Amino acid sequence: MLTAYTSDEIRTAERALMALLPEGTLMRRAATALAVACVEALPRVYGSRVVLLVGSGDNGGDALYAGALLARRGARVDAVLAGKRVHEDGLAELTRAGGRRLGLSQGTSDPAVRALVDRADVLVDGLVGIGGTGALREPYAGLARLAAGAPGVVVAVDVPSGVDASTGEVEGDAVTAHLTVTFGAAKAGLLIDPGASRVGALRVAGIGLGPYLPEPGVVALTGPDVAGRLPRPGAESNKYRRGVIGVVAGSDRFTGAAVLAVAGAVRAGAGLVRFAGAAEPVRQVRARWPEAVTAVVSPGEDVKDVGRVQAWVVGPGMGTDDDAHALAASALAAGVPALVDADGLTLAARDRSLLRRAAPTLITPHTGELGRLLGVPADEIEARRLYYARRAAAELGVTVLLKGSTTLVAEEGGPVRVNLTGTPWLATGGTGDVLAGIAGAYLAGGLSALDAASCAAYVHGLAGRAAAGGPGGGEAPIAALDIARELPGAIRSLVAGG
Ligand SMILES: NC(=O)C1=CN([C@@H]2O[C@H](COP(=O)(O)OP(=O)(O)OC[C@H]3O[C@@H](n4cnc5c(N)ncnc54)[C@H](OP(=O)(O)O)[C@@H]3O)[C@@H](O)[C@H]2O)[C@@H](O)CC1
Ligand SMILES: Nc1ncnc2c1ncn2[C@@H]1O[C@H](COP(=O)(O)OP(=O)(O)O)[C@@H](O)[C@H]1O
Ligand SMILES: [K+]
Repeated sequence: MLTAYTSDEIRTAERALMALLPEGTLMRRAATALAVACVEALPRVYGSRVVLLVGSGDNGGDALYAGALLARRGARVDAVLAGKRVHEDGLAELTRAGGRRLGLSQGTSDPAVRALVDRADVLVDGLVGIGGTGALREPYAGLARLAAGAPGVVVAVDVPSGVDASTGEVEGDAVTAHLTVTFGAAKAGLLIDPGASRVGALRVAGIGLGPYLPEPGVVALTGPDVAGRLPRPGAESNKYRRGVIGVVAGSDRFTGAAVLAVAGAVRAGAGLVRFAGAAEPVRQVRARWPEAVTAVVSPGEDVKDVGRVQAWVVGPGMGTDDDAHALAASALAAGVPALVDADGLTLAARDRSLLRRAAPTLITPHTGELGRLLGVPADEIEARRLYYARRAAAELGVTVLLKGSTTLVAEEGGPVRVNLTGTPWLATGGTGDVLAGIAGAYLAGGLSALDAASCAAYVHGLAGRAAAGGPGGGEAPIAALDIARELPGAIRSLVAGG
């Protein structure tokens, strides 16, 4: 499990460790790791051009010490000093090593600064790290804009400047790095968009903080974590013991969502899929998935007549009228775990009592659906994903899987799980319906809502990458059903440790 922390948690651990070490030890460890990363980013160090963007704090200090190490290896190193203050010892070290400095008396439009940035093989962003607060101020913001056009490799020190290290929020300009070398432990904001998109490749450089870190507020499951949690059939399994999932989805107008949710459930390994809906989606599900047991539910009928299930998935494409409300309510009245998605969430936004259940409830909104549930604009949720995922879990008393460029799973009282698989090619109609089917199958298979949601997001992301062209994530359009098709292969390689 990858663990990630807020700036304050890192600082507390840092203080405890620093009290035991000679002064400057941690900064030297950090600078060495940073210099090594720069060396690896360069075809050769001798004669290369390294430009340091140096802020007033210790983040700038790291950059200066790393610059000194590179200068001693024969790089031409220039430090652009952005703050009114500078880490004096770091600057003295760089000067001793033959590095040069440039002030910003003429501002960031100074042609000399632009020329340096344009010719840099490596541009080191040491403007602000975990000490940053709010939007970048000038001249830092101007330097971040200049870095955006830099032709060289941009290496962020600890955090891309302008990204909130604790949350991933980005208020104004921010550096977009090719590589971020972060010290001691991952910061939560490096894993969560919009900040995560600025990080590039992430390297966590150990400096000895481990024993002093608290319980993390944010974690990410790795492949082995997921493989160890997935429900798998044993010798004594039968289809009922493996988990019967009930799916209430689709309507005479929207039939595809029903087919896609059932596809996710079948391919994720449900023991049996029971589908309940209107006549047309039932016809389509039967045609596409003969494995599913189907039942036409007429308005006013109770869904429990469909047969026993261990978990319900309620919502994709089911519509939002009174009949849909009655159908959703009858499924959610069951005392088994339930997943509520799509139209089910629109119904719940109008009638929150649908989510007040004794059995575990997992909701799987995108930012628009969560916005409707909380009465907050979707773009506000996109800007502050971590905050709103936590708030929704606390306010609604359910497990929340918030979809989008970063998928988060939140439950009150525990760490938020960030999903690290996936590809932007998943942003296409119907992929969320497949995800609902996968997570529902895992709920029916006996996983907790937290594990069902985070394992489903992980395998959905792996299958999405495979559909887009390869395990590392190719670049090709995908259709939602492709994800279902790729699921067995993705799960096979995950379980095999591939
Ligand atoms: N943790 C560890 O284990 C280790 C940590 N280490 C390193 O120390 C770093 C933390 O250093 P830090 O505490 O000095 O803060 P830092 O990030 O340099 O920024 C502070 C200054 O930035 C400024 N500033 C702030 N916001 C701003 C804004 N929006 N826009 C513009 N300016 C802004 C503000 O300056 P002021 O405005 O007051 O002049 C403030 O004083 C950490 O990230 C890591 O790199 C390693 O060396 C060793 C191991
Ligand atoms: N930019 C993105 N990067 C990665 N994954 C994304 C992105 N946008 C959407 N997704 C994923 O695609 C799926 C879309 O689900 P959803 O919005 O419910 O679509 P639909 O309702 O059409 O099925 C979710 O799993 C979501 O996390
Ligand atoms: K930085």
